[in-house]
Amino acid sequence: MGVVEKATEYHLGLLKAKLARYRQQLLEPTTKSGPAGTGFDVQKSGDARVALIGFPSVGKSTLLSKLTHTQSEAAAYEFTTLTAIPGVLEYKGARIQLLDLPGIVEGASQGRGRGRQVVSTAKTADVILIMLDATKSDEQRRLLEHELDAVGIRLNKSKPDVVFKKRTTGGFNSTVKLTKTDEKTIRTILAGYKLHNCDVMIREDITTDEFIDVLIGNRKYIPCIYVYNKIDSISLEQVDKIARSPQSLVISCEMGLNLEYLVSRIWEELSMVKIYTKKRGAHPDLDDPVCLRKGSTIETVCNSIHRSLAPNFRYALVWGKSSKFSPHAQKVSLTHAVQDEDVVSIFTK
Ligand SMILES: Nc1nc2c(ncn2[C@@H]2O[C@H](COP(=O)(O)OP(=O)(O)OP(=O)(O)O)[C@@H](O)[C@H]2O)c(=O)[nH]1
Ligand SMILES: [K+]
Ligand SMILES: [Mg+2]
Repeated sequence: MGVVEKATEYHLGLLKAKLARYRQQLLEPTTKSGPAGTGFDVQKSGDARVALIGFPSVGKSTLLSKLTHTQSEAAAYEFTTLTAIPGVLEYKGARIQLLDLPGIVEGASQGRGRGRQVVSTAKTADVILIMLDATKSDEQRRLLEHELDAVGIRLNKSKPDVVFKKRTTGGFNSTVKLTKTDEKTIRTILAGYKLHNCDVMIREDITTDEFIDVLIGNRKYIPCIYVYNKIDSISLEQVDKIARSPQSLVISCEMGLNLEYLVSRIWEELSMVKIYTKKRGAHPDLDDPVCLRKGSTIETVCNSIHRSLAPNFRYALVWGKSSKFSPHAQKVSLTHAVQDEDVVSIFTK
């Protein structure tokens, strides 16, 4: 960065930090007043949740009805769906909750239509499907991304590798060369948040915006697939072009085209692991695995079996990839991270 860029980056950084804090207060008022920031009241169920986000009449309800046993009304007029409709997608032994949502319009995050409820519900999803009408312009995609971004959803990004610790000193540490922001900008932003005595450790070349995201803290980093529907109505050249762009996939709900591939892509994005449980002296139960997100621990395994298990937990035995004595079992505690196809025995008090 040159001198002028540096100065601009610095002032803009401070301004954005202030704006981010202001927006945050707007979105999540500390007093429980009104529906701001709350989603639809649908119980999470199954092993994961996938949300369908899109403009009206792109075919969200048609898709839900094709992939699950739930019928969600579909029609040629806009805003056919007025609330969240859950369906269950069964795949490889997992039960995935698919949520059909009302269409959103520009300004949704500011509260237009049911927009705020829809985008808040999206925040609870493990994977977001941004559904688009392939016959329409790609401007719709940019608008949707903007609405999700405005409520703190970061699509297809991982959390920036920055660590904070509240301390009495004000340490600053960066293990990489910062080319998009600098120490002065970061320190001034911290001061603006009255965080004078905090240690910051930055382990990747982040932007000022990414730093603000980490500071605000409640950003959601969610994988997303762009699903272009109605390819029965566009040219083969167009189909070819869309299908080749990153994270994008083409389907026709009406003609049932490419839906199986969509489901397999959802599964990949969910990055689920299957855990087999085993009772003492018995063979592992291979018919009814516990399906969890990657990175889950023994505690998650306990909670997905029964809520009484974790409070009465003594220890667990694991066989498989996560056992350090594989092929033999390892005795582990609740915090042990499991891996795909592990076998677990839980021992309680
Ligand atoms: N040509 C074509 N039309 C489709 C396809 N899938 C859905 N449609 C039509 O698109 C229209 C809207 O479908 P819906 O499923 O109601 O769309 P939605 O996104 O749920 O709409 P809202 O609930 O109003 O937001 C209906 O007339 C469907 O028949 C498709 O693959 N090709
Ligand atoms: K519709
Ligand atoms: Mg609908």
